Amino acid sequence: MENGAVRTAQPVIVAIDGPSGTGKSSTSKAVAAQLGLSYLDTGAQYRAITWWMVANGIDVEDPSAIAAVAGKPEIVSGTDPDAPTITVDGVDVAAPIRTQDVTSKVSAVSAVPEVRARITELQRSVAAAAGRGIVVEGRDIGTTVLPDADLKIFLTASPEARAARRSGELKGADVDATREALIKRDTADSSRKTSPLAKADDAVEVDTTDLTLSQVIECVVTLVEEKRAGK
Ligand SMILES: Nc1ncnc2c1ncn2[C@@H]1O[C@H](COP(=O)(O)OP(=O)(O)OP(=O)(O)O)[C@@H](O)[C@H]1O
Ligand SMILES: Nc1ccn([C@@H]2O[C@H](COP(=O)(O)O)[C@@H](O)[C@H]2O)c(=O)n1
Repeated sequence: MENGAVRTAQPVIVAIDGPSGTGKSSTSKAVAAQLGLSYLDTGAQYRAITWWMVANGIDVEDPSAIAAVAGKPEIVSGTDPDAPTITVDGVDVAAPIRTQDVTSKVSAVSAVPEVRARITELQRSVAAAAGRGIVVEGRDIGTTVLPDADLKIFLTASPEARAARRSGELKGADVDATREALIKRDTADSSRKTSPLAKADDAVEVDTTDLTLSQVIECVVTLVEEKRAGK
């Protein structure tokens, strides 16, 4: 480099999409922490707005009722990969958004176009504010939210592997029931009209079925480094 100039890393935008339980959150957090990037869990935002709908007595089977109030809750995401946060109207909802009740309702709420428009705008503003770059994970990041992302990854894994991972997490939950619930949510997310779960044409697909989490993280870190090096 001429005149002893120091080259600083350019901000990099990484989009990681895929079905439930493929390892998006675990991988994205670790990759962001390792590379000094911000991290955004977009599923947590859809869970947060779903939690708000339930808490305010909105019928989640009524898209027009949801659409009418979609602009009301103020959702704020903290993007430190070592300590991500999520609040709704100033209330910490990190725990309640992970309940079975919210999980079973989130696909219906996230299918409403007015909800998607609101949350997509929020996601773009978070990504634009991330000075050192960001890893954003979800279902439609590479296709809709950040179509110009520097790197797009689509994680997959067999339903059996994903159910086994989730059952382990839920301490002994029935693997077959967990598998069916994952498939049901993926089917709803893939078949909605607005911005469905889908692989972007230019995404790199990584099948994690037979990979450890460390191997997936290493693979994605390498892909980001190659992208930064212009390979
Ligand atoms: N390659 C892997 N091998 C084994 N376990 C894994 C692997 N990747 C992730 N896991 C585990 O699987 C579980 C689900 O992972 P994670 O929450 O990251 O998936 P996700 O794609 O973000 O899921 P969701 O979309 O439902 O939020 C976690 O317990 C995680 O530790
Ligand atoms: N970009 C996204 C991200 C998530 N969703 C919806 O939220 C649900 C919960 O996501 P998790 O990653 O926390 O499991 C998911 O099932 C989708 O309905 C979305 O639509 N778009």
